[in-house]
Amino acid sequence: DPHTDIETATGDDPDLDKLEEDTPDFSADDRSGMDRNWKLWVSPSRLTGFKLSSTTTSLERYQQKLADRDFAKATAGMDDETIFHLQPLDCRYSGPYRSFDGSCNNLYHGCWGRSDETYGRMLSPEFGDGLDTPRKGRHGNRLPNVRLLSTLMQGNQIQSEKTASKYFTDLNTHFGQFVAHEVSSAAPYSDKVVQNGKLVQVTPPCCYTTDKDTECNEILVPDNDVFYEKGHCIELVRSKFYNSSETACPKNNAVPKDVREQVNAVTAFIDGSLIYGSSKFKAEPLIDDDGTMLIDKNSKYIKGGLMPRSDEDGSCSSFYPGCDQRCFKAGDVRASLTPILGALQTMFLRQHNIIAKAFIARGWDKWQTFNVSRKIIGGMLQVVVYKEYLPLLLGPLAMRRFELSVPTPRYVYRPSLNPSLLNAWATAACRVSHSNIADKLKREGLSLLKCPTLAYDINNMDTFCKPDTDPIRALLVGACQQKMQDLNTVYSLQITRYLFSTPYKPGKDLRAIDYHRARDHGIRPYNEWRRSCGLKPFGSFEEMKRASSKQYGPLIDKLKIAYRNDIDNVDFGVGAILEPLAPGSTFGPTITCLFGHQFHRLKYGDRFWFENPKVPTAFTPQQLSRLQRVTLAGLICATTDVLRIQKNVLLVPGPNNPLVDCATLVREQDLNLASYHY
Ligand code: HEM
Repeated sequence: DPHTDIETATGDDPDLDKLEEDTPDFSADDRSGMDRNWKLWVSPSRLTGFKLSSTTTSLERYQQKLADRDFAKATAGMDDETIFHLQPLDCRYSGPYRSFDGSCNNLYHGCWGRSDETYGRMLSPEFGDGLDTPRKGRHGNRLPNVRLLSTLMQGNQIQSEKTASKYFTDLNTHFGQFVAHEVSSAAPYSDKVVQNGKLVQVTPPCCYTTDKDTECNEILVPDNDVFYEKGHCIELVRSKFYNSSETACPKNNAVPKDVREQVNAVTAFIDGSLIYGSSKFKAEPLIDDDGTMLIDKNSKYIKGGLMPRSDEDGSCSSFYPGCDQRCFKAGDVRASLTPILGALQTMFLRQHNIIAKAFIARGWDKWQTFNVSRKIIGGMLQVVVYKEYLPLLLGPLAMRRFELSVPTPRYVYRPSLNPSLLNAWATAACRVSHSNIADKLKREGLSLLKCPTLAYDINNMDTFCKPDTDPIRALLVGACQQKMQDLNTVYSLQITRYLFSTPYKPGKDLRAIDYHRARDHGIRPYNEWRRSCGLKPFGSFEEMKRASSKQYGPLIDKLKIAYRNDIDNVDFGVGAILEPLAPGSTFGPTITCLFGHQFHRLKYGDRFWFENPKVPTAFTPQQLSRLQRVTLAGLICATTDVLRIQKNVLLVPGPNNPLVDCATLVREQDLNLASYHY
């Protein structure tokens, strides 16, 4: 039944909240009563200390599964990381800090929110064959080609100053992407093959081949396309899906056994996983011997340094001669996708190191320094997301309705909520923000005319090639000086024609890919999401037209033809972006609703939420009040040598948002690190 009660589809466990009431409060300033074991300073990948009194642990759930197979035989030839995923999770001895992979955040369901596990769902999936193939469309009506839809949506409009936002800066766009990467990464399907004697993962080619992999999902461009040549094909494979021989965890949804579920390669929690990595295998090589995060040795002359480079990922380039063209080595594989994304990653990494150095000066050892610094960074991230970013994005009504505001009057963690990331949010709702992307990334002190196009900047490392001045500052301040593009049907051609282009081949269309990806993941059509958000589904395209803003009338007429007049087939991304904005929100009501549910879960389903007093390492009330003063402007000031910046960097400067002195801002946002003693 598509209209399953939301709480059932996501695999929540309603009985657990009662248990939480008995958990002691650890937020008192006096920690003398704290169990000595909690003070053990070890890597978060070692389980230690905390003893759960309840017997309902995930261990018992998975032990049977493992007992049922011959472990040595089942794991023969597997790499360490995969074998690690097959170990049973015993949360009775989980540590006082977040694990790297998010396991045992929920002590009763240790798998919830962990990396490499399935996405959660609010509505059961709709696959073409009911189990596995991409969504096909109902009533025998085939769905329109996604590239056709993308060109219909664009019409003959192009981006300009007129389509730019009046209020928001471009930092809003890129911080949005940063947050998206913090919580979600659907890896593409890849095949293990031996190349030059080494086992490597490769994505199979799909276009122009007769021997196609079954996981191929390429986009065939219709003839008479406005841009691509006749017969053009856009490479795409389906997303990696759940395989019970790779994990001891069950799926996060109550779906029948053979139904395909996609896997989230990163932890769902807002925990800084894109800085630190979503497994101990990724995290530990990023940490230096003193508990700071490693920086590139060659960048030490720049204040705060740059991120180290990766020897593994070959997707980056550089067009300048003599430049290191390797991608950044960071907690997230996408850290070099755009230079500004790399800059945001670097900003948090530098902030980690600033905090860590204060602890090192007090004689703390590696893991004490690392654990407490990481905990503070995770808290800062939650503060800027919920206090600065979401209120502007969703508006006061949604903030109230979904109880997202920070500080929270009385925060109560809810172990009943499955925090696993919602497939529809990551695959459809959040991606409409691709509409916010501008043609260029502005750099401080460089006119927009002189800045490269976005397509040039993508995966390109030129910006970081032996710079004289700090490129992180230039990028962050530049984003605060440029306007964001408003959310609408006008996308930058940089991403709908030139994404990943080279001088020799045209690029991809990200909007077409987004629609295709949603079908790949079995995301239900738009009307069903309206219904589950308490809105009336549209009975016809005419009804949709009446409810939409006037400018979209001619477009909706075209969509009606493309969808063969079947309103129930309209893809989420197509319909939801046409809605008039919900009061106070930058999105229509359906997208606002999905953001609300998603961020509600990430707040109340996270045991290590920064305001939760019931974890052994809880912040004290005094530490909390300091932490809540942190802003993005303060972070930019603290981590670069910029002197003045607008107070709210997500909004353009003006009389209500004046430029302020960085020295003052940094002083006001002092965390009083001396108050941290465990
Ligand atoms: C700045 C330039 C950006 C580029 C070049 C870019 C590019 C991409 C690409 C190539 C994908 C994967 C598409 C696929 O194969 O399915 C993707 C996914 C995604 N993007 Fe973007 N994006 C950008 C900005 C943003 C922004 C601003 C947001 C949100 C505010 C965002 C949110 C997402 C989300 C949620 C996904 C899905 C992630 C996942 O679950 O794997 N992106 N983007």
